[in-house]
Amino acid sequence: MTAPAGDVPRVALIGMGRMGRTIAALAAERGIPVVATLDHEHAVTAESLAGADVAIEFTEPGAAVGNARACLAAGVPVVVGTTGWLDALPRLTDDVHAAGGRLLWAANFSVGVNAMLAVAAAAARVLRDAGFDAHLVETHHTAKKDAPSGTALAIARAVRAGGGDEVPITAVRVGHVPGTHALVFDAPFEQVTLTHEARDRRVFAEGALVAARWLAAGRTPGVYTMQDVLASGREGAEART
Ligand SMILES: NC(=O)c1ccc[n+]([C@@H]2O[C@H](COP(=O)([O-])OP(=O)(O)OC[C@H]3O[C@@H](n4cnc5c(N)ncnc54)[C@H](O)[C@@H]3O)[C@@H](O)[C@H]2O)c1
Ligand SMILES: O=C(O)C1=N[C@H](C(=O)O)CCC1
Repeated sequence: MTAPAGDVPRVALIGMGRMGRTIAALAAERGIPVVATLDHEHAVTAESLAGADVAIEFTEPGAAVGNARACLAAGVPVVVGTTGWLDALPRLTDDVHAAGGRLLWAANFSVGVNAMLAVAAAAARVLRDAGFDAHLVETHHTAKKDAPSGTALAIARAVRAGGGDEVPITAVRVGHVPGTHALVFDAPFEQVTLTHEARDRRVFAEGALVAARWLAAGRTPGVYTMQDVLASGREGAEART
């Protein structure tokens, strides 16, 4: 995935766990300056964000909304990767608009899952009236705090958007699995399975850095998702052809 055009932003990382450390390492490889690394013991303020052009937040469900609001108050656009807080999205959206701020969220920053969302909706449109029964199995490492995964909930939303029924989700927690999602459509004499397997959480880190660079490039205030980032790349590609 190629980063959108624009200056290289100064990035603040909020949450220095598995994802924060992975993003920090990838940012160093890509020459993206990380000006602040904040964990649970740090308050998120204009000062602690240290002049960042954009913040990237990967913490835990109970912390994400407060961290996002703190970035808004500091006037720093924020990319939220934390999952398990979407019930608060309507209120947070109002806060973003009231503050004239910019927020981008995604349950999964991999290009593959975001492509899978479109394929899942299209598959549901075709299979929903053909007697196929759907089920989703998500598998993650044993340290994952939330279940089902935010990605699984996004895939289930995509199936519903395609006219499918509510998809039952089975969450498996085992070993060190970065994230695997298998959407099964089963009919009496055949089965269709859509599977995304993240082999390394660097795939999420890469997408989050591309999203951060996109958001920092002077977007109109508002709430965005990874779909907006990928769509603008396609539009950009179309414009270039
Ligand atoms: N969107 C995606 O592509 C994607 C990919 C991977 C993980 N995630 C999500 O990101 C979140 C974090 O995942 P992880 O594997 O890095 O978890 P982790 O537990 O390894 O790291 C979380 C870090 O956040 C810190 N933290 C907790 N509260 C905080 C606060 N108030 N302020 C600052 N830091 C705080 C913790 O101390 C910890 O270091 C989870 O919700 C996970 O589902 C999303
Ligand atoms: O490792 C995690 O935790 C992940 N969480 C996201 C989710 O909840 O969907 C993305 C996949 C990895």
